[in-house]
Amino acid sequence: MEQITIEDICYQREAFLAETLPPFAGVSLFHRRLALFLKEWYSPSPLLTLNTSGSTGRPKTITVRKEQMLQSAAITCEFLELTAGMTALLCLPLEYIAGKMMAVRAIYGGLNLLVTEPSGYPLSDICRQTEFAAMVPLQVHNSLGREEERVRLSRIGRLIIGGGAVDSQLEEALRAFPNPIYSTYGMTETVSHIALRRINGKEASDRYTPLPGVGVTLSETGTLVINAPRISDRPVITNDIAEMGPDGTFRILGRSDNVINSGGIKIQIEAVEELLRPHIGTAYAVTSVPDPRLGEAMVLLVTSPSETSTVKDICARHLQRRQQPRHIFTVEKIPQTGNGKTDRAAAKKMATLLSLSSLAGRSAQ
Ligand SMILES: O=C(O)CCC(=O)c1ccccc1C(=O)O
Repeated sequence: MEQITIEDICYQREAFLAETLPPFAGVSLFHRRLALFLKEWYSPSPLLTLNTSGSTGRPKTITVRKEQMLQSAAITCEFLELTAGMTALLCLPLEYIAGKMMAVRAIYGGLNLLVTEPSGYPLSDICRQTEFAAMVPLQVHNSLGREEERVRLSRIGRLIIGGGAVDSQLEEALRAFPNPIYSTYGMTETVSHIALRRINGKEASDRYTPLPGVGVTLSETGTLVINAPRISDRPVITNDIAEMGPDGTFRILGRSDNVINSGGIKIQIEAVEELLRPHIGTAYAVTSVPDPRLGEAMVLLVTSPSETSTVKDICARHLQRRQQPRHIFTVEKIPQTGNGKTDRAAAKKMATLLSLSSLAGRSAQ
């Protein structure tokens, strides 16, 4: 635990406590960022401050014990059978937990950390065999589109995909890959994943299995509660609506703040979007507007230049009656947060403004 191997060179803790950073910090800005994280890691403080990405609310910082991060690394290394000397690819930003944990796993497991600037194409410069990598869905999606990178992807010993849902099309594209690929479930508060689900091979499942030592239950409102004493002193109450099986596995249905209550019927936004994904080629989002009769009315925002009538047809064909949008609005683009997810609050605001102006338009006619 007192050393880390980066690109075949082993650095002792002391190397990060000296006034000047070790030489690898000069390779790139990202290498420098890694050296600065390790300086913080090897500092005497037992605590570390983490940033949450803010995809589900305001970004905030939380404080965890370094020991909890080591415990998380231990669980991952054990489960994925990562052992000393194996290579692990760091291609995620070090600002967030996922990148930091790759470094901590390298420290804990004695892994040889390969470092590449986080980008949409993380495998473009990686010729070496890697035994372990963590990526976000977009990085995997992009890599699949370039033959050489697709081959490299298929040779990664174990690939974990996190930071967002793996949609059914990406899952399908990975189905026949020979190497074990997992979708992860976790968050900053649980210092990265606490459950995994295989997306290819015989063990493929749409249900997450909690890692050893992790227990999950449902809150009164149906959201997932995580008990992982090695990682968090208190149970972590999430905003994710889940369905739990008797064997302790679970499925995530969507976020509790993404439920539309329309005339007493609850519509999970993510579920509707997933049903439409194979049929709408351009960007779109499901949201809602206040409705005097229903409470909320479901809205579909589409960027498609095609007739809304075709979109309406698609909905009629592929969604249940209760899931039909009340309004379909064509928009120039779907509002997004920094990390490429739909900005739900902005989408709702956009829909509300559009519905007000369409109402005004109608009454003026
Ligand atoms: O959503 C979060 O903040 C956690 C994301 C995360 O941990 C992650 C993100 C990308 C790839 C792998 C992982 C992981 O579970 O380790």
